[in-house]
Amino acid sequence: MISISDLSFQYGDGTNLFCDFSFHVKRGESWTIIGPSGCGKTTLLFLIAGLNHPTTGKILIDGKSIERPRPSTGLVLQDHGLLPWATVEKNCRLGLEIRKFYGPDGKHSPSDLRPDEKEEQERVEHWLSWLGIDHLKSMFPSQLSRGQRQRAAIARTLVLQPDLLLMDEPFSALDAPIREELQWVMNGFHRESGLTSLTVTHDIEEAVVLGEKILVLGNRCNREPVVIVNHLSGMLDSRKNPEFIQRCEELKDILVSNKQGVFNDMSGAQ
Ligand SMILES: Nc1ncnc2c1ncn2[C@@H]1O[C@H](COP(=O)(O)OP(=O)(O)OP(=O)(O)O)[C@@H](O)[C@H]1O
Repeated sequence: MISISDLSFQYGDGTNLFCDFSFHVKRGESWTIIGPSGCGKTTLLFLIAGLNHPTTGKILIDGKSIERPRPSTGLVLQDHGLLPWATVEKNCRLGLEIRKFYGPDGKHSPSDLRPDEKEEQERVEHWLSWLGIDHLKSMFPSQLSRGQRQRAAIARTLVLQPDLLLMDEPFSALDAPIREELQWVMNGFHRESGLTSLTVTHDIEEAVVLGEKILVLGNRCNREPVVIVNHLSGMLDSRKNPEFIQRCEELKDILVSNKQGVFNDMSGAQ
């Protein structure tokens, strides 16, 4: 689904983050991206979202070059970005309203666009209920806990029926029990929907819980992707399982050694 070929990217100040970097994501896969602070995780996510543009190289989604944000890519950020003056329900409708303005292609609102408002409302209610916040729909973001706000931000994105979900440290501001609960929710969602997702995280356990594949970025400039194939994702009850603990230790070693050449011999890494 996502094909990144020979990507090079640098910011205007000359910071080279990616040099001839290539990797591919298949439809339905759930990836996590981990790496030291400043290595380019968010930048990579924003490149895939069409918010940054490659200096050279190509990023294709379903064969199409990403020149601008794609309407069917959903983005969830750490600070949730809810409008403070709108209720939870209105926040969840926000993307639908914007889509009416710009149209489903993200450019124009075609004159024959007649959204099915009943179906849209059902969709909003479905996701609010699925994320356990339907009873909060008339509340404002300031009246919610951080976990509830993050659920609202996820609901707002899922209402738009994305085929690709990009999340940048979505749970990092949350306390451990709430973070684990939301990881569980997202795992269930992934199993049911088969949505393709990429989640940036700092948290090693989260990377193992959420990522069927884990992309480990290293010190810049990132050249060779290090990918760990991880069959332990989705098994939250496995946190005490020795295999899970070992996988976390392996990942920690990789992050500490921070030398990509070391990774090639690791079992499961490709
Ligand atoms: N708009 C920008 N202009 C110039 N440099 C930037 C810009 N955005 C990020 N950078 C720099 O690029 C590097 C990578 O930033 P990025 O946010 O992608 O890293 P990250 O791996 O997500 O970091 P963290 O884990 O700390 O969030 C950093 O050194 C950062 O200072």
